[in-house]
Amino acid sequence: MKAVRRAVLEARAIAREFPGGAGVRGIDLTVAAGEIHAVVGLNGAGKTTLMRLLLGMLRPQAGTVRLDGVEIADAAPQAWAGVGHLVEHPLAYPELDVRSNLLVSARLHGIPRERAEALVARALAEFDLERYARVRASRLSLGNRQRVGLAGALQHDPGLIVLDEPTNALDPAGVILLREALLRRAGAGAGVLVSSHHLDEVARIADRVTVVNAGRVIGNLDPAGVDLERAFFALVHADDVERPRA
Ligand SMILES: Nc1ncnc2c1ncn2[C@@H]1O[C@H](COP(=O)(O)OP(=O)(O)OP(=O)(O)O)[C@@H](O)[C@H]1O
Repeated sequence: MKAVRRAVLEARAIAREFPGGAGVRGIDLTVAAGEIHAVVGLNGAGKTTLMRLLLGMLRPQAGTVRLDGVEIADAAPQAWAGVGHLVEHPLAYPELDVRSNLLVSARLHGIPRERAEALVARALAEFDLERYARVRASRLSLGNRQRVGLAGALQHDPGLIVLDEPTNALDPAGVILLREALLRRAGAGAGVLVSSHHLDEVARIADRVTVVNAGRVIGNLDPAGVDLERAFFALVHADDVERPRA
């Protein structure tokens, strides 16, 4: 069994309701150093909203989020530099080539100029993007743009990684590269939070799986369990039956 590790990210009772009633309602969630924590849920369950709240991209109406023990409103720029995230659109300046995009991303994460070149070279190799290094981002396929976004989010070896549906648009080779990249970083001590619709992929990499439905945490799945899909739908169905109608 893994030893209990320090929480790199901790949310308590965070809530954000949108006009019309959708949103996130009182979610508790932690990401520990060295673990891969997956969040799964149906379309519209609240996964992206949750991630935006955790990253300070959206302000909660209630609850707190702590980054390495510090409330995110008070977190220093260095603390944010130690976070790698990809939520919604992959980072890419369309007119810059892939290499320049990654250099910009490294500098934005506080990497000194003299180290950035080496990091970018490593990231290009890690996501098999070397042949696209001089290609403008606007010319890339969707999947390669996603690879660039992931490379930019991970190249500075962040202590906390938050990725929203990172396998979107990736081909099977990209899925394997991402899997290896995440396992490597978690093995080196990073905390990883990842949302996904792909239960088979989640089963391969996650230490913990949290199920979100209608903006709340409704349970956990055992990633080593025999039929994750069946267990997932059982939880969601039970919640849909029991939940009071709005
Ligand atoms: N800015 C907003 N204003 C109003 N409603 C919103 C806003 N952002 C999200 N929602 C609603 O909140 C709910 C949760 O959306 P969210 O994008 O977090 O779901 P998700 O689990 O990431 O879904 P998917 O798997 O489809 O990406 C949805 O009903 C969505 O329409």
